[in-house]
Amino acid sequence: MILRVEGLGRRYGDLAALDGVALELQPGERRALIGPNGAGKTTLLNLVAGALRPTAGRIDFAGRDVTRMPPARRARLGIGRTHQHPAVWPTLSAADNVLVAARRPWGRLRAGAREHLAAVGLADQAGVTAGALSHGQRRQLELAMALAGAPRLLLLDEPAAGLAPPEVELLAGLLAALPSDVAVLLVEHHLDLVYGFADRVTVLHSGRHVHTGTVAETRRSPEVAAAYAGVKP
Ligand SMILES: Nc1ncnc2c1ncn2[C@@H]1O[C@H](COP(=O)(O)OP(=O)(O)OP(=O)(O)O)[C@@H](O)[C@H]1O
Repeated sequence: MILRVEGLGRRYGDLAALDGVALELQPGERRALIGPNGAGKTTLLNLVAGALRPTAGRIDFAGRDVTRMPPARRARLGIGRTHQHPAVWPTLSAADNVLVAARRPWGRLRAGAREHLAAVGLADQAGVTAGALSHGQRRQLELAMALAGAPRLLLLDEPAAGLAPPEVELLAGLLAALPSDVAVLLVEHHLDLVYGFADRVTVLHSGRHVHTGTVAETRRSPEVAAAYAGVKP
């Protein structure tokens, strides 16, 4: 088990953004996290990454209780992430963004940075400042930055948001090529991407867990249909 989440909750006043959610991920597992807008998906990612503190429950990563651990320590332990809005340093080159994200001595890493950029299809953009990249390329860059931290768990928050169809296809290829020993928790509304990628799918609705199953089980789940009823996924 690489990640175990138990009874996880986050309240904002009277609103339970997340309510008693349990989740377990095996090393290398590809898990998608779906649900209508406001279901609590980003809240769950932020709690696992440490950007938010839970109001209930516990998070274990690689056998350690990380519930109260600050995000930078979790990153050093091997929790990598990307954001809904790509977080890159716009004035640095793509290669330097990867170097900064790697948090290790630069000398040894310059070649490594190029490898990470090549792995996300940005080999030719190493010297381009991040601010000059397209939105899709900044998403690719953020993925390279996350990989540079040598994660054992990668949290991806809506990587297909704002991408044109050909870019989504490119992204699907990049996700399929992620290192097989890295567990991935993918939050995504693009269900074709989700169903092509995931081993298993977890569905949240109004902060609660409503379903976990294989892609085939998820497609025919009445709970999932009900969660999405009247909502365009
Ligand atoms: N800082 C906050 N203060 C108050 N309410 C919040 C805050 N952050 C999130 N919420 C609420 O918590 C609930 C869950 O939000 P969250 O962003 O986790 O949903 P989501 O499933 O990621 O949605 P989306 O698919 O639209 O990104 C929503 O009702 C949201 O309005």
